[in-house]
Amino acid sequence: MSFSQELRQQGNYIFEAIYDHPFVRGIAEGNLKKEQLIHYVKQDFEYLNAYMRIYGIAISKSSTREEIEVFNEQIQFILHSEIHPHNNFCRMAGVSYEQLQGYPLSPSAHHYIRHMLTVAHEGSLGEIMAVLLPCPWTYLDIGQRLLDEVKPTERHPFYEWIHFYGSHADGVTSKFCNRLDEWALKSTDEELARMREHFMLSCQLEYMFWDMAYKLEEWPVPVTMNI
Ligand SMILES: Cc1ncc(C[n+]2csc(CCO)c2C)c(N)n1
Repeated sequence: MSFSQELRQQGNYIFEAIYDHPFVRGIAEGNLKKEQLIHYVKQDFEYLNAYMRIYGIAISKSSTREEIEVFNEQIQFILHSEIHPHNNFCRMAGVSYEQLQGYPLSPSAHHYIRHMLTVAHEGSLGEIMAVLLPCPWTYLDIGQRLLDEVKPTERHPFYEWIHFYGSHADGVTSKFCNRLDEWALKSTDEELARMREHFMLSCQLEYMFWDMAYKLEEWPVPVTMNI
């Protein structure tokens, strides 16, 4: 079994928990509250900014043009394509995308971003791919399963979101899996163990991100400045 398949199997119970999460059920049923969609987009806008910075760090640790090209392509994808699912949520919440930008991170989003940044600064390129992978992989899983379960028509409120992730997240997922598998072949047992840990923690934090949006998570003591 390939290293990425091993990771997928190890993380399977978290993929299942994510698919059963009430926010994802709310996408399927089209009954999320406006405040939940708004909270998600506010936090995800900041999350994607951090994600692009991590691609920048990955570029700085790349050794071939081919690697640089993969990360560069993904930055373009986030900048120009991932705005579509966000716009879908904004339309359903009745707000403009611009209104939801520049907010402070809530605790779980903060935790997730700091986890990725720590690995990006301290780890190898293989570790960076392991920490990034649950992001496209869990969304691909959600999108594909929702396409199959809901079979949304254009009248479904989250038709665009479901189609976007069900059909556009496979390219990045398989590219990352292939690169990670190549990397794993020449990794020590210690590095493999670190890659596993980073992957599993990112899966947990994907779950917590949905939970944060669903419960409108905030800091227990209200924040008065950006953190
Ligand atoms: C918390 C959170 N996790 C995953 C995604 C989905 N996503 C983000 S970047 C990317 C492609 C990477 O090149 C994908 C599929 C999201 N929007 N927010």
